[in-house]
Amino acid sequence: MERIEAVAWKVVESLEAAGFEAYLVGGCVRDKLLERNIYDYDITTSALPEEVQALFPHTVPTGIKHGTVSVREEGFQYEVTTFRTDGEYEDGRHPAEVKFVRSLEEDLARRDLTINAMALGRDGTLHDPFGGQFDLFAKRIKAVGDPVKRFEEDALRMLRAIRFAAQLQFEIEEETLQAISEEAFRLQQISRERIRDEWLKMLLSHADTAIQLLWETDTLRHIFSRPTVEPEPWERAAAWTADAPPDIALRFCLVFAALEIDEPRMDKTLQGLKLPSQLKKEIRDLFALQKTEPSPDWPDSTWRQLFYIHGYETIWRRCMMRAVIHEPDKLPFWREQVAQRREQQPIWVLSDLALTGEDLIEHGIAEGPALGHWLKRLAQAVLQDPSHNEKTALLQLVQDWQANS
Ligand SMILES: Nc1ccn([C@@H]2O[C@H](COP(=O)(O)OP(=O)(O)OP(=O)(O)O)[C@@H](O)[C@H]2O)c(=O)n1
Repeated sequence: MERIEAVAWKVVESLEAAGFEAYLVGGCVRDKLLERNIYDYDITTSALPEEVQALFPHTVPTGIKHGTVSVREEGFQYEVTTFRTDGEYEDGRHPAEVKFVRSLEEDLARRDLTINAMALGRDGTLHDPFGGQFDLFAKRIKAVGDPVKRFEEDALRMLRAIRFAAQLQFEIEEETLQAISEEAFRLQQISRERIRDEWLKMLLSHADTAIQLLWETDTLRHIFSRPTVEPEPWERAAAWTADAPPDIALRFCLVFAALEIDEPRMDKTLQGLKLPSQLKKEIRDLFALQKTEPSPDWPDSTWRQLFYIHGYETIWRRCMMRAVIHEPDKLPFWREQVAQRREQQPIWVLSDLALTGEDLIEHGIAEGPALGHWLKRLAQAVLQDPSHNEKTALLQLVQDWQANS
């Protein structure tokens, strides 16, 4: 057993020793049954938040009003939540009113999906009042109880259902799917950050399944803030992302390309989704290269220039994009091409030159803006002919240029 799980059981044991009920619950139980990697262990308990705080030396009041205390033990952190029911979600993030309840079963009843509504006791007993294990084996995503009620409590659950269907390659049960179509409008109340997090997870999993389900239930409009009228662009987006390696910037751009989205619209979508700035930059860099179609006939110097200007990652993504759109079976060919060119790249930035500004000063070039000008010209010379990238050869070049100017 992994250490993180062994320590989780120690936390459960301490709660029990103090006279409370405690269980592992939710995603960790689901993933344990599926034999998937587990990163987060959540614990549900009859102890009230202040009782949890009194019991453990290192706690953080993560969401005390909602019954959650984070317990730190041996370098790991666990969310320990008091048995509760959910009221309506206020801003989509926290329930406006939470009622602590007495039994584990009531707590499980407020959870989103049957596969997420199981608890595991220290004695190995699986508490599964809603048939979560059965649904796991049947590969079925099903809301606990009345799906409409679950989605009213928290509309994000609709995207979670689709995300789990995509990640696990499960089917969404009919009534649950129907409820998603009917209640999709509620996603308007959900914060962009929460929608973003789900969309990123979908995009990195079987994105084609996710896009297909989002299309079917008409929930896409809430991610891309535009009406989803025709099916063809979305079918293209699904097909392309299915063939693409799981790289977020690449998959984003494939969706934009499939929808034939222009730059202002792309920008609006990125802003709307509140993506991290590094990811936004990666997407914009790749988007800007849409019209540069990689060709197996590019001369070596074109590769060198493009690597130098746009960086390795963006060029690699652009080649993947070409392969996925036009010839998915050629992906290994492009991988090989790019890897080979990368090996041969003489310089990526000015400081890769075999000579510095100081070297130039030492050889009598005046300090000031002219230095930068010479360095940039040298970089261009090296990108044309990498054999120049040697100190004496570079100095010679500058001297020749000076003599001719
Ligand atoms: N909108 C939500 C979010 C969570 N949960 C419950 O809280 C548990 C923990 O939620 P979270 O950690 O967000 O997700 P996981 O199910 O653990 O899955 P993942 O980590 O893949 O998101 C879920 O299993 C589910 O029982 C819920 O009922 N409704």
